[in-house]
Amino acid sequence: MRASLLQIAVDDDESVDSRRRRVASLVREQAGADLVVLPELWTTGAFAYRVFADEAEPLEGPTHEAMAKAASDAGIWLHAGSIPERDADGTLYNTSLVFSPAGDLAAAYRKIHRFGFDKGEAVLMGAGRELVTARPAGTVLGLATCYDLRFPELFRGLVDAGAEGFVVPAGWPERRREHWTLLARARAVENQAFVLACGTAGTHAGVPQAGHSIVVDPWGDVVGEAGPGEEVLSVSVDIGKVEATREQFPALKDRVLGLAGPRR
Ligand SMILES: NC(=O)CCC(=O)C(=O)O
Repeated sequence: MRASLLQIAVDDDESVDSRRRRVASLVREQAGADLVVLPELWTTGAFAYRVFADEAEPLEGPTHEAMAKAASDAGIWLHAGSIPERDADGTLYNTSLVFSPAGDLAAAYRKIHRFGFDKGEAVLMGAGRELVTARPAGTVLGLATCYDLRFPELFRGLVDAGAEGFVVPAGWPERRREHWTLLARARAVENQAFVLACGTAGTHAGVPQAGHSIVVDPWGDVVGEAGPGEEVLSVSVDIGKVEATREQFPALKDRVLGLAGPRR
């Protein structure tokens, strides 16, 4: 499977509408790839808390429309990163959208772990409650978003649901770049699965972004890594490596579930 991760520069001086048009045309340029991946909240920026409410859109809003069309024009599977979604009750969610090559919505995932502790996304957005997988190009991929990367139990749940890899759109800050790389590799090694993690570049809301989108194979080897700026990271993903790794080094079979708690 040929995958292209579009590490979009999100800067405050570009409007949401103009970035949406620019990204749609970048997606169209990826015709020939099997899967294209965009970052988290690339319309606004993941840390642009002040504009979330103004820029929030219904699931089938302008970003859905533009990305569905771009996916079908290019004939590719598109993980369109995430949008600030406003549901019918007015609650905001950080929601990832996956489109088929026909431009149909194949999966939507509401981010489960919201970032910010007692402020930012954690108070402005609702939490997703459901694990979601998508089946692009004959693979089973689990969906997670940015801060979710710190919660291994979510990824294990996705493996139990059949995931052979994980797609992780992010808006990860430069300040914690080493955690990003370390966690992406850890999730790949412990789950013997591919990790396709696509971040943003640029600086928005005063937060410089890490870039360094990364694809890691089930052995933990880095298949490809972007630099700090806007970039298209194109890699070949040999999904057969998942079964081979799980057969040759069957650590997942040694899981011990339901352990008793410590004696007091
Ligand atoms: N947008 C995010 O989820 C940021 C996560 C982050 O900065 C971290 O986990 O560190």
